[in-house]
Amino acid sequence: MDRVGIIGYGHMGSMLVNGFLSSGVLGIDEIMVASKRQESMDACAAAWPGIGIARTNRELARQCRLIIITVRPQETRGVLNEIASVMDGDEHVVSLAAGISLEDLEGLFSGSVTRVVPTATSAVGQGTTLVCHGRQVGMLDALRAEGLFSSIGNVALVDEVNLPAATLLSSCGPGLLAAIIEELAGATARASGLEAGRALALTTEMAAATAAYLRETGKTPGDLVEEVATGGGVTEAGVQRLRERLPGVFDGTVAAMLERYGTVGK
Ligand SMILES: NC(=O)c1ccc[n+]([C@@H]2O[C@H](COP(=O)([O-])OP(=O)(O)OC[C@H]3O[C@@H](n4cnc5c(N)ncnc54)[C@H](OP(=O)(O)O)[C@@H]3O)[C@@H](O)[C@H]2O)c1
Ligand code: PRO
Repeated sequence: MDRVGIIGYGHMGSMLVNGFLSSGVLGIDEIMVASKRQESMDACAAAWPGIGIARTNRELARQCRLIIITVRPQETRGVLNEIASVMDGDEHVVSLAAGISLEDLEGLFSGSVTRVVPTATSAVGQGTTLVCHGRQVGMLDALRAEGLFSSIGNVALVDEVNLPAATLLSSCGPGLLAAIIEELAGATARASGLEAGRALALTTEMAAATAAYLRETGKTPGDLVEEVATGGGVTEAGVQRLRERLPGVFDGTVAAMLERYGTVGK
């Protein structure tokens, strides 16, 4: 009854199973998985021999006290509705779904509910998982959930009102930055003849080094621009062009994402 159940074995579900088991925060007999397609469950069983696979979400809910739902937002209400009938109210449900509020979740399940937003980069132990507990979550349950997620990176407690903006940065952010890296490398390769794979490798290493430099020195991005952009030099020409165009691009990007956040679970 005290196993951790993970419903959904997609990008997030598999990342959490791998992270919790690889870090040792859970043993193989302390975790159970259920997913929709047999192929997903077979993949999980092949990756982690001996792991508990439930045939149905209800079977999982009957055997686990902490239940982490990693299905898409539009599927989350259905799954919670399905398992609520076999739960006794003592369980702690953790939902990863973007855009589904604690109020919505608590309307479907009367026990403890927490919203959690991991990030794909947790797969390499980097990045921040956002955590927002509902009012009914007791201290022990809160600490247990936070302890689990801290095994795959940083954990930050966030008020629900700030969850959309924080999600956009910490969880959608890797996707945005990856798209920027792709464009910068691609444009450089197109303009210069530098081999595309080489350009991407150099750009990826540069992005990691830039983040490490800002994090370790505590300098602002503006400080670094000033250090790199020699007066009248090459970087200055590029930064000037970006500063003319990027505010509009990013205002539009953020607006589109926040608008989608408001409808994604409907
Ligand atoms: N991707 C991210 O970086 C990220 C970050 C933070 C939060 N999230 C949130 O995490 C959730 C999952 O995102 P994802 O990217 O991992 O999506 P995904 O790759 O599409 O995974 C969703 C999984 O849910 C499973 N599923 C669907 N209906 C089900 C049901 N009725 N019962 C059991 N399993 C079912 C599917 O299983 P089958 O494969 O068996 O069909 C699928 O593998 C979303 O709510 C998203 O908002 C995602
Ligand atoms: N991935 C999910 C999405 O794009 C939520 C945060 C990151 O909808």
